[in-house]
Amino acid sequence: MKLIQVNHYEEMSKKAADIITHYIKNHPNAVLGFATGSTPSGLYENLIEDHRKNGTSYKAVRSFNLDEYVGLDGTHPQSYRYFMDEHLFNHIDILKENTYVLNGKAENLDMECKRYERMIQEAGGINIQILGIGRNGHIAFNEPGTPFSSRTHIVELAESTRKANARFFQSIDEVPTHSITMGIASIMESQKILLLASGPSKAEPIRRLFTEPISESFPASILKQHPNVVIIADKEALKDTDPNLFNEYVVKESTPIL
Ligand SMILES: N[C@@H]1[C@@H](O)[C@H](O)[C@@H](COP(=O)(O)O)O[C@@H]1O
Repeated sequence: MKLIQVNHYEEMSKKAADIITHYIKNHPNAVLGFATGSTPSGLYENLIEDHRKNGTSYKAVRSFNLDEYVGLDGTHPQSYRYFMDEHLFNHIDILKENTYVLNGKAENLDMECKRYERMIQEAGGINIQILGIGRNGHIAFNEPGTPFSSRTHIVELAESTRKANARFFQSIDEVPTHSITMGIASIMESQKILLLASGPSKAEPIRRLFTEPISESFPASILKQHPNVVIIADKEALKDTDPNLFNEYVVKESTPIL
């Protein structure tokens, strides 16, 4: 793992965008893995701004998203398809048909999981996967206890995750109980992983990432086994971690880092 320390959310978002745009310039056919949530929104704003100012093109880029709520279709404002359209896809020149988001309304969800895995394989795998981290260490919607060998699957959401995500809905009752998510093994197959963490609510999972052993009870811990992970974390996200534990991972330059 490599760690880029930044002061705040804006700096994290800008650094992440620089890494992605640098990569796309050198690999116009990149396959990107996108994430949702409040963490990557600033990254997407920066990508849009860069596209407008510098013309970085996504015409040959394909993308896969990590997860989706079961029961919400792409017209639901809290679906992750809607989020991606609104926060990124509608504002850059990526072809919509090259953006893949799991279908949470598929009639046969098991088939949908298999179809998604197949599409990722057919695309040649994901070059850079963007990740956030849940307060309990979940990645995508892989909750604590999910086998590291898991592939795309259906999950029942932890109560803590539903509570944390209730801020986007009118009330917690509206938060779906299940989601469909890339599995941990599927995520780990990405060539490169960019984990973003900002703010005090990420201080605990970031501390646990640097201090705890690799265990299925803390899903993000598996990232320590990945050969090419870059974490961009701000001061607040790092505030509870003893710098002696992460100093060895710190890198100064952000590009070309992935
Ligand atoms: N499925 C998503 C995750 O992919 C995300 O990393 C996490 C953190 O969200 P946020 O970035 O809003 O803190 O929340 C959700 O549960």
